[in-house]
Amino acid sequence: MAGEAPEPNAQEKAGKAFPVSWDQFHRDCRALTWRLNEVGPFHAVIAITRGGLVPAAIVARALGVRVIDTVCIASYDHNKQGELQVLKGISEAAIKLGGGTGKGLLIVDDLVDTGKTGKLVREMLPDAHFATVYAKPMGRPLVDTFITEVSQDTWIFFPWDTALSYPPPLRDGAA
Ligand SMILES: O=P(O)(O)OC[C@H]1O[C@H](OP(=O)(O)OP(=O)(O)O)[C@H](O)[C@@H]1O
Ligand code: HPA
Ligand SMILES: [Mg+2]
Repeated sequence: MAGEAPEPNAQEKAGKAFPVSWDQFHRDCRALTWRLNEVGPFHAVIAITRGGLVPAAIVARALGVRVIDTVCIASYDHNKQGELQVLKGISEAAIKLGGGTGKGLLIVDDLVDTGKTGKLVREMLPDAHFATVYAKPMGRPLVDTFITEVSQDTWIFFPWDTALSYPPPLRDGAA
């Protein structure tokens, strides 16, 4: 309707910013592998693209897993969540390794927010172990193992989505 304020996107709703550096992300992924090492071994890692690709590589390397598959899901356009679209499903070979239900498979993503993406993948592989680096309260019940919880009103900025930038001086003429 004319004059109505546009619906805030997920980042605007989130409000607080939580920027993560490459170093911090690597440290958090290593912490995740320590926990997962107690749960495995795993036959294969399934990365939820694209955000799950980076932690999946680090986790698979640390756990000695060489079979890596992807499930390609798009939902956020920049920072507004729309309909979930499965652009590529899990391969037959990976499904077979998990006996059809995902037993012994490890699903990895960078985070759970509303939990919609995680729920969809869990439905594909109900017996798989689902791990994320970060979790927000709404998605947390879906995850088996994660490292850091942030509040629902926090927006996480990943190092592959950000760049160093120049902050102007707080005081005029201070530069
Ligand atoms: O719990 P949810 O509310 O479903 O959100 C979590 C998902 O959102 C982000 O992916 P996105 O769809 O932005 O795609 P990308 O990984 O390609 O950036 C993130 O990487 C998770 O996969
Ligand atoms: O907090 C977030 N950060 C980056 N991508 C996301 N996708 C859903 N929530 C987030
Ligand atoms: Mg994603």
